[in-house]
Amino acid sequence: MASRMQRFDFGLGDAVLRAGEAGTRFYVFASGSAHVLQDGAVCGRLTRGCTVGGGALAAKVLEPFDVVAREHTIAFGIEGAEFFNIISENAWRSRSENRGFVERVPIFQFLPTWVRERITSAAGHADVTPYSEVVEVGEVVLKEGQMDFPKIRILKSGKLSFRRSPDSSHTLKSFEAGDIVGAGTLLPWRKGLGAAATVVAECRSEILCIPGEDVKAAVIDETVHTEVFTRTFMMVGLNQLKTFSGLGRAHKIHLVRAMEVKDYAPHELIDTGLSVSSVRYAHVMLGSLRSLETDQEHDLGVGQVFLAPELFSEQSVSKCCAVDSCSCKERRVGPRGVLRAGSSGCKAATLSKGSLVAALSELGVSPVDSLDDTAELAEDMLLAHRIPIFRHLSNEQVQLVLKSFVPRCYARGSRVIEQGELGASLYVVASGVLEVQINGRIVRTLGKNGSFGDRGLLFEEPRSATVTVVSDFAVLWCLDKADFLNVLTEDLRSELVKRMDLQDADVVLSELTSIRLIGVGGFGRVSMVQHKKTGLRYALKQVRKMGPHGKLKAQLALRESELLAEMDHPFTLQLVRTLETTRSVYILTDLITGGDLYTAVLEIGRPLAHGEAQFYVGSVLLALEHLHDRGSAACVPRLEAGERDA
Ligand SMILES: Nc1ncnc2c1ncn2[C@@H]1O[C@H](COP(=O)(O)OP(=O)(O)OP(=O)(O)O)[C@@H](O)[C@H]1O
Repeated sequence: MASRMQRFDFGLGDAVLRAGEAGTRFYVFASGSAHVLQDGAVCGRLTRGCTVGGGALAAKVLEPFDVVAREHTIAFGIEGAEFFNIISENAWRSRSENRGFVERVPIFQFLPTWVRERITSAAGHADVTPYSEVVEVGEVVLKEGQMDFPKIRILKSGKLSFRRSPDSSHTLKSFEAGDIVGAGTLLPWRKGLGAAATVVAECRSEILCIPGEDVKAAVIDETVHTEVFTRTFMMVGLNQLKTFSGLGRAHKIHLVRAMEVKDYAPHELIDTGLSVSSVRYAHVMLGSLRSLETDQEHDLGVGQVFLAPELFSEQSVSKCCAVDSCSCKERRVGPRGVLRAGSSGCKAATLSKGSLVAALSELGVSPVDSLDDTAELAEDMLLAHRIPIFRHLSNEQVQLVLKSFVPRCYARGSRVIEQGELGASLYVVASGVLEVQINGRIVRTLGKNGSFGDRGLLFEEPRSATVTVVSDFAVLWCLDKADFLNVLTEDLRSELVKRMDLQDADVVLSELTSIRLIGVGGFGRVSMVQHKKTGLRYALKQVRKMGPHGKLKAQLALRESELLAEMDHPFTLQLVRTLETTRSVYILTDLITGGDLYTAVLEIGRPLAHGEAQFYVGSVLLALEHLHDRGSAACVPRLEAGERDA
């Protein structure tokens, strides 16, 4: 671009750019200075190093500002068409990078897939060319009151802050990568209001700009636009409150969806504060809102939030929180009073107790005393869903289980249960590593999310193994038989029985009949075998100790079975036992009947449908997550011996 630029000289009072005219050039100032004027008023100053004219050219809109030289000024300029070609070419090159980035922008998750695709492929759109802008520390990105170009700016890297004025040291809010800058100016009901404060670069930052004749029309239709930006704004409100910080993004999106957005006339009563189902949360989107307490009044402006801290209880205490301030001013005041629109009316998003409870219970979280506890419960729920033996349980049942669990901490060497003793509790490993021994022989190890003791819950029989803590300490969740039986579903029972059968580590080679060969790997042969008495079928891998590299192969086979012994997940191979003779090492595992995924994909003979790919990738991820939880990266899940039958 620099090589195509020419020198232009401007004298005092010369117009560099004129508002309302089609842009002709993009300039970089080399010396001197100029004023940026909006409706005759100075709204910015350009000096050496500043650029001007690019935004309107890229967005193909008329110049929004007059730019007038204040002294003799030298600028280097490039013709509009050439400038446009260069940035389009550049945009094309960084298209895939931008695509990936836009996909990750949190607010776009409110968009339907087709709209997201339109935005991410905007580079190919005739009128829209996303481009990156780099701003240096201290540079003003958006000025208070400035009417923005019709463009979406998304912070790609660096940090920006929202301040009352460029010189003010008080930061109202910081923008991190992925945040939309000046989203307020895009809000449909704030049309014509300009930016609410000034946005300044805190360090060198890169901003992705998606311009357009009219972004709303070119990229998103009006309905989607309203929906997206309204929800984004509502999300910003929730995000500013510590109370909601424990909730995951999906939970917050759900809450946003449950909110009611309404316009209120001046002084209109929003809530009397007397009703039990009264408004627990209100976010001012336009105008102002007045909360009248017995002893004082609070006016809340745009972006500020009213929050009743005892969200679910009937106690009426209120807390006002200014969301446009970094340090939330949280005050508790007397009995909660009336909530009214301010003197010019308001638009507000509200959540009543009823909608809050309904939204959370849809997520499987029943109300507890405070949202902090609710958030904790939600987190436990998510964890509980990762525990394999609970995967058949409904949200309500998981909640029941969570309420009945007693967490206990055990030190290294503690014997949690002992072979032969009677016991009726189920244990889930929250952290730590434990060793399972039968008749003094280690049969498997257990780690996070593993469980044991289920046999005692289902059958009145002595413990079949001894379980000892081998890490520094272990935290276990203990569940009593009575509580467990409350949630025992048929699916769970058959899953547990199947697992117990597989864990019957007393199987010996002479009890197995070979049915057929399944496959040959790098180290050995795998056959389908059947237990003569129980009829159960297994896979038996035989690795010979004789022949070339026999010793090494046997060592690797033993290592493989050690790793398998640490796994306990429906999507990883379940080890039954390892057997050794003078000639071979045998690894007995459960039999996977679905075939291997690679062959399955070849057999399907076409690209996988979205749902199929989602299923396979999802299954693989769950298996990898389990390996990660167990701290193992060396074991391959059932990728090949497919999870098709899972
Ligand atoms: N538990 C099982 N259930 C069903 N089929 C299995 C099972 N284990 C292995 N197989 C089949 O047997 C084949 C050989 O398995 P094996 O574990 O010996 O080797 P591999 O995993 O293919 O390769 P490597 O020898 O490098 O580990 C596999 O490709 C798979 O199709």
